[in-house]
Amino acid sequence: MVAPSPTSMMLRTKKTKAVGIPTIDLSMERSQLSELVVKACEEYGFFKVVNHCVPKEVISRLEEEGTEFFSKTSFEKHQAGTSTPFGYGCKNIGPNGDMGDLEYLLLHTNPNSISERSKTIAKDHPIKFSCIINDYVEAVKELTCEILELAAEGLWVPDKSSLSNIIQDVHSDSLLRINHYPPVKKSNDNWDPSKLQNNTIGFGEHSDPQILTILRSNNVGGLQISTQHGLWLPVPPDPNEFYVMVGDALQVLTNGRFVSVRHRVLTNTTKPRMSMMYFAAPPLNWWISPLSKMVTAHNPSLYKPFTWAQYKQAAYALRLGDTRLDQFMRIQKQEASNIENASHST
Ligand SMILES: C=C1C[C@]23C[C@@]1(O)CC[C@H]2[C@@]12CCC[C@@](C)(C(=O)O1)[C@H]2[C@@H]3C(=O)O
Ligand SMILES: O=C(O)CCC(=O)C(=O)O
Ligand SMILES: [Fe+2]
Repeated sequence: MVAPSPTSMMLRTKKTKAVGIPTIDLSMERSQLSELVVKACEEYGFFKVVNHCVPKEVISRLEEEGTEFFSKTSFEKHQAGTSTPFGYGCKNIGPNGDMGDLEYLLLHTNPNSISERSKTIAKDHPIKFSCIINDYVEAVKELTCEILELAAEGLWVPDKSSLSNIIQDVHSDSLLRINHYPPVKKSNDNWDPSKLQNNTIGFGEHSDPQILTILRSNNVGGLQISTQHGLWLPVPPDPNEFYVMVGDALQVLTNGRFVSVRHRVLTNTTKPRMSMMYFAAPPLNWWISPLSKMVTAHNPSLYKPFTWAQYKQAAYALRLGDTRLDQFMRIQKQEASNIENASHST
């Protein structure tokens, strides 16, 4: 019998649905919702939410600020301060030589930090700028907590706030990033249309280290997620809705039941992409280890406990695409495969 090729399988409507990105309608009934959230976090570590409670104006005001900032001259943008750790970055991602075809603003979500940064980012209207950022952060934090509570309910964790409490702490290390991917340039004299076919790496493949990432973009695509089978799925842009990504810390908290999603951005359009990510994180001194409900005799803890500061330090010592969780596994991957091989040979 000839097995169907992946392409022919994907052409069938039902199979196409099976590989589609889950969409979760937050207006649905709660018990059904919590099941869907768990399923999406297990299968993809990624889903879209619709009917969320973030007001449209909160989103559009941040988008306007982003557009205004990125349209400044390179000199003015650099005056916002370099992105090490917070401020304006151009092409360089992180401290270890990673590059992408983008520029960005990276901010800590602590209101004092936002107020300080606003003085250099939006010199002529710092108070307005801080208010817009704070309003956005508050609204997406609420959405994040709602999703984390649904996840806890769906996992039958006795305290449904056990995940949302982690990011609600006043000392939370959550970040906000606004990415701007320039369009492919068309110069009048020697514009090469074939360039449009070549994808440029906007942001290389990686997983986010935090608990959950809440992503919103303008109407320009480019984001792709990797399925657990290694297939890259393009994510259709939707300016009115949010995408949710499971980060490494949530993978640990659920003892590997949820997977942190690997994703990347490839750009090839004539329009600029702008995206805004809220990275929901614990306080630096917070210990991260699987929730007790997720550990049983048959399902022992896969990870050694670590603080968020230790994990961040490890992440920042590595390259963007590295898998950082390996060094926090109780049994290293190699050891596990040795045990597996030994059990087969006896
Ligand atoms: C290369 C890097 C950039 C990054 C820090 C790191 O060393 C590895 C993780 C990267 C990432 C991905 C998600 C958002 C981000 C702010 C984070 O916390 O981890 C970035 C870091 C960055 O851009 O500085
Ligand atoms: O810009 C995007 O759409 C995604 C960027 C991203 O993955 C990140 O900043 O961690
Ligand atoms: Fe990311």
